[in-house]
Amino acid sequence: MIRQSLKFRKAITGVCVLSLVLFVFLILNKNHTNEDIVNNLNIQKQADQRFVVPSYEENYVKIVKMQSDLNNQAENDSTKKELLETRSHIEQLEKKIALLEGRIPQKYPDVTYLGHKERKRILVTGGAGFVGSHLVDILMTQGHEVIVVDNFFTGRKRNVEHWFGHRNFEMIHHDIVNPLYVEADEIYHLASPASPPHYMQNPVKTIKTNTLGTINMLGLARRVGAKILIASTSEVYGDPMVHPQPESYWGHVNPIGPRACYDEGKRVAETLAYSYAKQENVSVRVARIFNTYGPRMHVSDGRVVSNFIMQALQNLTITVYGNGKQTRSFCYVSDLVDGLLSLMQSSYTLPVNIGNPVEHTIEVPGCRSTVSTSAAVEDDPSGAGQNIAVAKAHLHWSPKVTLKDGLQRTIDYFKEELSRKTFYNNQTYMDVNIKPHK
Ligand SMILES: O=c1ccn([C@@H]2O[C@H](COP(=O)(O)OP(=O)(O)O[C@H]3OC[C@@H](O)[C@H](O)[C@H]3O)[C@@H](O)[C@H]2O)c(=O)[nH]1
Repeated sequence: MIRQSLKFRKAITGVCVLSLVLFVFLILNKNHTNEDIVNNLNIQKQADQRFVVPSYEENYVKIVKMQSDLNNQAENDSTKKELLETRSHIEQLEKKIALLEGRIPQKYPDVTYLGHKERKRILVTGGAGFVGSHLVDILMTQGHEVIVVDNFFTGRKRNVEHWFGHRNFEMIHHDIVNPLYVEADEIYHLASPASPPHYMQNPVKTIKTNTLGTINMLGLARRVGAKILIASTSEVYGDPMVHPQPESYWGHVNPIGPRACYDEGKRVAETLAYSYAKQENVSVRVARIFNTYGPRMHVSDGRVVSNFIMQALQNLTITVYGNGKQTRSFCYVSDLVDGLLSLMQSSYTLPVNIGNPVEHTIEVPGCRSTVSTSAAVEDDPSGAGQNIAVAKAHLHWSPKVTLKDGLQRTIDYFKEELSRKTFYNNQTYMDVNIKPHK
């Protein structure tokens, strides 16, 4: 009985131990499975997140965002392009401004200050031409207000551009064949082509300029009470029968020859001047200008001095028209301008010869260049050498520059003209050398 009870107890104890071991095993096994499940769930979640199918709204938002990104990108590109274009445009404008600023003188030639009582308003017709521009320089440096009127047939802006922007300077592009309404105290009426090939190129226009143009200027002088100086010419003497010619000589002009448009045009201009003086009480001065030369002559002026210099500088044949025995006197431009200023200020009202009295033949003996002679030009005056007794007596004027000095200055000028490579590379106006007037 006791033995049976012991066996029963052992069996019960064994069952209990086995149950305990099983229980522990189960518990351990259960914990392990939970961790795996959690891990598996996480992996699954991640996978789900990776392969999640977006909703329609999400897709729409995404597409809109992409489009806006693309638009922004395109806008950025076009803005960049516009910026580049604007930058290059600005660069071009800056270059232009620099160029234009270069053409506006920073510093003008010295100008005397005149009070309002002494300062005159002076109109110069043909003021951008060879003679006119030198006259303008002197009037400006004297401190007057100068109005230049030019149709630029033979005149050039370049001749007066060193005054552009100056408060005393004004330029009007105008053909004096049409009336002009400005205020002026004095008028220097120089507008007309003066070189034979130029004035013969359009003879009707030359006559109009010297007749209608002169009437317009005399009318203006009458209206505003201005004193007027008419630029006449030695050509009013035509092919003269008297040498040298005094002002009292009436001349020898072919009224229907090739030069008549100029010769007769200027004769009528003189007649008009004295008619306005007599009838309308206009204060007139008449200068009979002889051959003049100097800087600012056009390279294709066509007169003998510019032709010979240009031909010699370029090793071209010197063209002597006729036998070269005809004579001329040559006045340097600054002397002529002094003569015109003196005449305007004087009280002498009859015509005055202004030129250099020393006569020279046109032939060029001993010239190193090839010289060609040709038939004489029709109606070419055989001689033009003036008597300047009137100018000496009434204006106390006589020319000062020798032919040698004047020619040297003119040769230097033409050399510079020939060396010009482009339109802008000769910006010499900053150092324009203006001869001070006495
Ligand atoms: O290449 C040339 C040019 C001109 N000549 C001659 O040189 C002489 C002077 O002729 P220019 O052309 O210089 O001038 P002109 O004397 O004929 O007229 C000038 O005179 C006075 C001014 O007032 C006038 O405006 C201008 O016409 C003329 O005999 C002419 O035939 C040449 O032998 N070769």
